[in-house]
Amino acid sequence: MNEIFTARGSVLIAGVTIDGSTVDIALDETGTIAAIGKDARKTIDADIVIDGSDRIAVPGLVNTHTHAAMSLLRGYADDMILQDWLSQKIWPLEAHLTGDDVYAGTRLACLEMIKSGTVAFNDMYFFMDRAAAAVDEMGMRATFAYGFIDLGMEEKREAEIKATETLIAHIKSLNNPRIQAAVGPHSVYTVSPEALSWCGDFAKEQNIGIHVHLSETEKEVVDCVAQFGKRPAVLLDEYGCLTPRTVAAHCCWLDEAECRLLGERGVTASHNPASNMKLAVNRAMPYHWLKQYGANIALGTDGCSSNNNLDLMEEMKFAALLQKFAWNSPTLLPANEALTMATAAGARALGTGPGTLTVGAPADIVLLDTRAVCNTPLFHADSNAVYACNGSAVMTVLCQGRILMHEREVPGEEEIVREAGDAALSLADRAEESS
Ligand SMILES: CSC[C@H]1O[C@@H](n2cnc3c(O)ncnc32)[C@H](O)[C@@H]1O
Ligand SMILES: [Zn+2]
Repeated sequence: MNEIFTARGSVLIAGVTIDGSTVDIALDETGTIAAIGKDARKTIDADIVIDGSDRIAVPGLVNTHTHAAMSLLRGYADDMILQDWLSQKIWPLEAHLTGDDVYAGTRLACLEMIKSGTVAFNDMYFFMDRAAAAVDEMGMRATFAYGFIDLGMEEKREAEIKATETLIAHIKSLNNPRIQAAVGPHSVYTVSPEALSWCGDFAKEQNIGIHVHLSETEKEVVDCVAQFGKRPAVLLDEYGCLTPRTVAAHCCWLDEAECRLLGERGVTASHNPASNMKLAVNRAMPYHWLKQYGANIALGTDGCSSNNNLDLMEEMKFAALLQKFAWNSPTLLPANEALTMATAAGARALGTGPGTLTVGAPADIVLLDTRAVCNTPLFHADSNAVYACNGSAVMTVLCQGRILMHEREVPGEEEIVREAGDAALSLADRAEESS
C-alpha cells in the first residue's frame, strides 16, 4: 500500500489553488487546518507533502440524506412509483438484510462517496452498529440513525424504541468524534404520533439530532391532513421533532407556512433532487421560501436505489437545474450556492465544523483536477465544479487530515467492490427463494 495512506503527522498541501490564488495549506497533527497562505509551508515541518499543482482545493462534501447500505440495492427496482417501489420491492428485500450485508454495503457506499469527494454523511438504516464499523475503517464521518417505523403498532413501537436506545448507547460508547448518533423517525406516514413524541423527547434528552423524511409526496401531505387535520411539518413540530439539529429530507411539498416554520426552528432541509425526479414526486423543494425564511438548506443523494449513485458533485448540478426548471427562474440556486449547500450547510447540519477552508477548521479537503476536460477552460471554478464536472474530477480526499484517497487510489478498493457485489447477489437470492 502507498505509504501516504499509513503515514501519520502534519501535512502540507503545497501550491494549491483556492479562489484563483496559489497557496499552501498546512495541517497539524490533529487534522486541523493550521495555516493557509503563500508561505504556510514555513509554519510546519511537514511529515507528508501533497503536490497541489494542477489542483483546486474545496471543502469536503457532506451528504445530508442517504441510506448508505442501499448501495446493495442499486438497480434492483427502478421506474416505479414511490409507494409501490417501497412496499413491493424494497421493503420485502430489506426484510432479508443481515448485519454483514450492511457492513459490506456501507463500505461500498463509503468508497463511492470518497471517490466523488464526500467526507461525511447522514445515514438512516438498519444494523447501524455495522455501518459505524465500516465508516470508522474507511476514515469518513457519519451520523447514524436507526430507521424507526412502528406503523401504529404498540409492540413494534416498543421494539423500535429499544433498537434506537441500543444504537445510541453503542455510538456514544465508541467515543469517536467522527461518528455521531441521531434519532430516525422514518416519516409521518410510518411513525405514530406516540412514537414521534417519544423520538422528540429522546433526542432532546440525549442532546442529539433527528433525521426524518418530510413531505416527499403529495399523498403524504393529503393523508396526513386527512388523518391528523394538519400538515406533516406542523405535526412533527407538535411532537418536538423540529429542532436546529433536525435534518428533514426531501421537503418537496412544504407550503410557505411550513417553510417559515422550518426557518424559525433552524431545521436543515436536505434537498435530494435526483431521487425526487426519478420517483417523480412532481414538485421541487421550495428553495426560494426556505431561503427566504432562513432554513439551512443542504444536499443529499438519498439511497442508491432511487438515485442510483452517491455522487454529490452530480447532485449539485441536479439541484441547480431542477430548481431553475421547476420554479421557472434561471437565477435561482446559482453555482456558488449549490457548493455551499454541499459543504458549509451540510457541515452545519451534522455539526462537523464550518465546512470551509479556514484556519482552525477540520482538515476535510478535496482536491479537484484542473487538467480534467470538465475544468477546461477554467473561467469560473465554482461553475465548472457544479455544472461541468462530476465525481471523476476528484483526485485526493482528506478527512480530519487523514488521506482517504490520493490520485484516485483508495486502499482496499477491489476487495470492497467484490465483497459488496457478492453480498448483493446473495441478498437477492435469499429474497427470491422466500417469495
Ligand atoms: C427505516 S430505514 C429507511 C427506510 O427508508 C426507505 N427509503 C429509501 N428511500 C426512501 C424514500 O425516498 N422515501 C421513503 N423511504 C425511503 C429505505 O428503503 C428504508 O426502508
Ligand atoms: Zn430516504
